[in-house]
Amino acid sequence: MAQPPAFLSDDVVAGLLRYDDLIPPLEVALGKFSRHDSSEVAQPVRSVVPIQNHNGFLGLMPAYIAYESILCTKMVAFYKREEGSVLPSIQASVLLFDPEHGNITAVMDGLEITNKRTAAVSAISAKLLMPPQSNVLGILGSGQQALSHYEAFTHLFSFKEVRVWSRRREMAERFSAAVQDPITVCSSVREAVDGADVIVTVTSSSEPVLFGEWVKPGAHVAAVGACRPDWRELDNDLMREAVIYVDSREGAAMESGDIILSGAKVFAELGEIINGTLPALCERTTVFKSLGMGIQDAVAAKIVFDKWKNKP
Ligand SMILES: NC(=O)C1=CN([C@@H]2O[C@H](COP(=O)(O)OP(=O)(O)OC[C@H]3O[C@@H](n4cnc5c(N)ncnc54)[C@H](O)[C@@H]3O)[C@@H](O)[C@H]2O)C=CC1
Ligand SMILES: O=C([O-])C1=[NH+]CCC1
Repeated sequence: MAQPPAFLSDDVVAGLLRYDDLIPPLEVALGKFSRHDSSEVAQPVRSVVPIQNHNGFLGLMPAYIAYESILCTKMVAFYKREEGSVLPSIQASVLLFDPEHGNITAVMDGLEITNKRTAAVSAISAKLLMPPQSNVLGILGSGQQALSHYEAFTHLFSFKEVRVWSRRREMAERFSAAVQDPITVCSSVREAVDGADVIVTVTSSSEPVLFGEWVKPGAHVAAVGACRPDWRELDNDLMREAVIYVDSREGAAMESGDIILSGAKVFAELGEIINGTLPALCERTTVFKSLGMGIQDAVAAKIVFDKWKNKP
């Protein structure tokens, strides 16, 4: 008889998930994913159901990582909220299964998993693609992903200056007050990205917020929002001039408005750089278009569950 599933709340998950533990297995998983060998990794593109009456979407993100024996699915509801709304933009739950029997071993809150694994993958993109001397980081947006990206990027890299811009300046000021080190609050996107070596776009915008003419040649952009085929964060100039990297070519072709609507060509998946089958062109302006994948949640959930099980 199978044990009943463990229920892990948001604070338990948050306490157990660290970037240093996440990044190495995420790199391995991205590489294996890009080999397209279903005996190692099986992950379809996310199924998405529109929640028409509430301006939202429910995404189902199953994944099987055979080489680590992880069977997992995330269910994520994401919404386009009005400015000032007190309702959350994202809620998520992750189910871990015993792959041999099919029973659920753990049900865990998925928000912190989503926040940290997304920031960890963006940090991997920066590690591979940012210019060698990267001094200035610009963050566009001041929500959940902005915070996890700030944490991951400042943990892994040594920027001389970090800037933040948000649609309402007071939100950027609140963000600045919440983080440990000094951060420059900017009044415009242009000010936040002027001369920046690395730019992270983490907004819920459906229109471009970042324009190619403002981006320093050779900069690296991790573009995390705009995860619907008709949503944009980046303009056509940037999409067409930059070398475009993605987490999944298949996912990008179905879900990324920045890629579909600009007609930009995808150069490589991050996993292809990791496998050495395509190069990291860090001397060029690069965009990593992130959409999020089930294998990323699966890797994170396994780390959390193993740590929780082995806690004294
Ligand atoms: N690529 C991936 O794996 C993931 C992507 N996302 C996406 O990342 C984005 C941010 O997510 P969270 O930080 O969780 O949301 P959040 O609600 O915590 O923050 C959203 C931010 O976007 C800003 N914003 C909203 N509308 C805007 C507009 N029209 N122009 C400029 N800024 C605007 C808000 O002021 C806020 O700073 C969302 O689009 C979300 O769907 C979220 C999770 C994973
Ligand atoms: O990968 C993910 O969890 C999501 N991507 C876009 C919204 C949520």
